Amino acid sequence: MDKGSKIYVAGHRGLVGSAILRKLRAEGYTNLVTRTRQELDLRDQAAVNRFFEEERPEYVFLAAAKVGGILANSTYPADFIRDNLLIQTHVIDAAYRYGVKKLLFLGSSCIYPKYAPQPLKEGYLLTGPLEPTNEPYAVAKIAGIKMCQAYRRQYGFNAISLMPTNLYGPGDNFDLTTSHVLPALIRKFHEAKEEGRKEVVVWGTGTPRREFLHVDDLADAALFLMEHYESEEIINVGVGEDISIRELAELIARIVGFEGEIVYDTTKPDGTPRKLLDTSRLFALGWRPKIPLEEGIRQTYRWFLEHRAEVRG
Ligand SMILES: NC(=O)C1=CN([C@@H]2O[C@H](COP(=O)(O)OP(=O)(O)OC[C@H]3O[C@@H](n4cnc5c(N)ncnc54)[C@H](OP(=O)(O)O)[C@@H]3O)[C@@H](O)[C@H]2O)C=CC1
Ligand SMILES: C[C@H]1O[C@H](OP(=O)(O)OP(=O)(O)OC[C@H]2O[C@@H](n3cnc4c(=O)[nH]c(N)nc43)[C@H](O)[C@@H]2O)[C@@H](O)[C@@H](O)C1=O
Repeated sequence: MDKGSKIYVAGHRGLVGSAILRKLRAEGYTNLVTRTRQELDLRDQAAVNRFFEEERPEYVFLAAAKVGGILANSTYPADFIRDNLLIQTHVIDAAYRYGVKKLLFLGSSCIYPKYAPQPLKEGYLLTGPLEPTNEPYAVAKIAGIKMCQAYRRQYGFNAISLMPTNLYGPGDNFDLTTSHVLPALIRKFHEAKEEGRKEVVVWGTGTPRREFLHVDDLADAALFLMEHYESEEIINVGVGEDISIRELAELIARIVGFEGEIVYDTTKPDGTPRKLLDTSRLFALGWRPKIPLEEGIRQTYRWFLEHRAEVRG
């Protein structure tokens, strides 16, 4: 990519898209194309084709998707499989048809089998049953991976697929009914402290383990791989370490300054017991994450406080 290359960031107002846009701007890329969902609904194939025909972007970061935490995935499985299949099919196909030089697709660590050995190697894809709470979303993401691979094989289309671990950071979704665990706990502990409440409810048993990557590190990896990775093989993006939900809750409570009790609601699902990515393929290319978890949570909490009026949720 040259600094003047025309680059389309799909989903530029989301957690990942906004971080990629920040990173591209910081690196001096000037010819950036964006559309809000109101301007271009990516589920509308004719509109997507018109957009690519008119704009003719050279590079595409596909960060638009229907995304949510464990509750949203379980409550709206139809929306998750439909919207993701439509968005990714339309964007990947139009990118190929209208001469895009390279496209970056984002999957997720939930594409791996629920009981796969840990850490999760790229080769474990499609070796066992998926986690039921997000199976429709994961199946859509697997279809996106296969579409990128098939378009590369049959048409020579240059698409790469990244599998990020659980992400967090500025611009996250703090809506307690749809968010992921990390922003949910920041908000829950903050509001409990503000309102002088004695306890905070954390879902599940607290024993599942998750790996968390700051979204600015993900954006850094996305640019790095757009420049240095050219393969149909999927590539994991993570930090190589995980923590239990209980440890995460205690860490966030300490950062926020909540001194009450943490209560576990075991009627809520745990989801996958563990999702730690094997990042050796990425690390062998020379990339490393830079933001330690505690520092990243402190920075995200500051962002939450400064943007309280406009955060999602
Ligand atoms: N967050 C995470 O922990 C992880 C995310 N990922 C992947 O990263 C990518 C981005 O996720 P994230 O940034 O967290 O998600 P967000 O929900 O923060 O952002 C998604 C973006 O997609 C846009 N979008 C959704 N539907 C449409 C549509 N029909 N037409 C146009 N735009 C649409 C949204 O627009 P609007 O703002 O208008 O709603 C929003 O800008 C996804 O592919 C996701 O699977 C992978 C692993 C973990
Ligand atoms: C990125 C990833 O995200 C999702 O999978 P997940 O990792 O299970 O997501 P989560 O962040 O929602 O939960 C992680 C763990 O945390 C526990 N938990 C406790 N208390 C709260 C809480 O208050 N909110 C939430 N959301 N979870 C909580 C929760 O019970 C679970 O054990 C999928 O959408 C999947 O498709 C996907 O790709």
